[in-house]
Amino acid sequence: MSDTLANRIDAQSWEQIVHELDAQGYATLPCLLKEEECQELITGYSADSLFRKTIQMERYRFGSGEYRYYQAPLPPLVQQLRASLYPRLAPVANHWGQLLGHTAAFPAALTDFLDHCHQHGQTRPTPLILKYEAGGYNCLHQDMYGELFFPFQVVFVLNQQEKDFSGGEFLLTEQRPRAQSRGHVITLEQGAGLIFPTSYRPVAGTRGYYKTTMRHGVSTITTGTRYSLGIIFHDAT
Ligand SMILES: O=C(O)CCC(=O)C(=O)O
Ligand SMILES: [Fe+2]
Repeated sequence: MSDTLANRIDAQSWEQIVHELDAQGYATLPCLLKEEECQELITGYSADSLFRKTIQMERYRFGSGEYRYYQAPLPPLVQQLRASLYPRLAPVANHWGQLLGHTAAFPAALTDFLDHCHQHGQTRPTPLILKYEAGGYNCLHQDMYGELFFPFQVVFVLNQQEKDFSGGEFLLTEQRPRAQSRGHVITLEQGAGLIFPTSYRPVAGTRGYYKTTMRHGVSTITTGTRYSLGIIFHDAT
């Protein structure tokens, strides 16, 4: 099997990943991106023609740092990640939807889901690359961008904790109805990905499943510069 990104995604332990998603809401993809692929994405950060919009996070009080949304056509690595991860996650998304009594199902292929987004006026690509310098952070948030949203997203850390930056852990909080929030701190190796819920996850209760509200963010980067790549599957209005 040739070493394409699609093949590397296929070679992941998907049974285990789905089990972790069901059990805890998130799962890691160990070192999926090679160091040179991470470097290619980081180098691309300064190529203005790749992006449709740049956000200074302070301006919106989203945190401190900068991120850039890719424009169509997405760079090959970003497109391959989005198109190959989606079909693995759509069945899990549909299972979660069933547990919560949703009637609509997500199509098996990304192109069909994006057609659906486009018909709803959500036409702008959402994959993004983020850059935080020392002192930077990302406030707890959700990435919905419209009425239609896919319940999972994936983030990749592109450089190396303790070598290129310190601090900057990924944060995930889970709020059960009428209860206090639980926090998870997740550190990712360079090139590793994390699949996590965009907005909620189903949890088994005494009378069926209920929804918990999930938010994510990044703790303060204490030294260096941290880059990450966010793969969001729904397009934006
Ligand atoms: O920088 C990170 O690890 C988090 C980025 C983020 O908020 C996202 O991918 O949606
Ligand atoms: Fe986000």
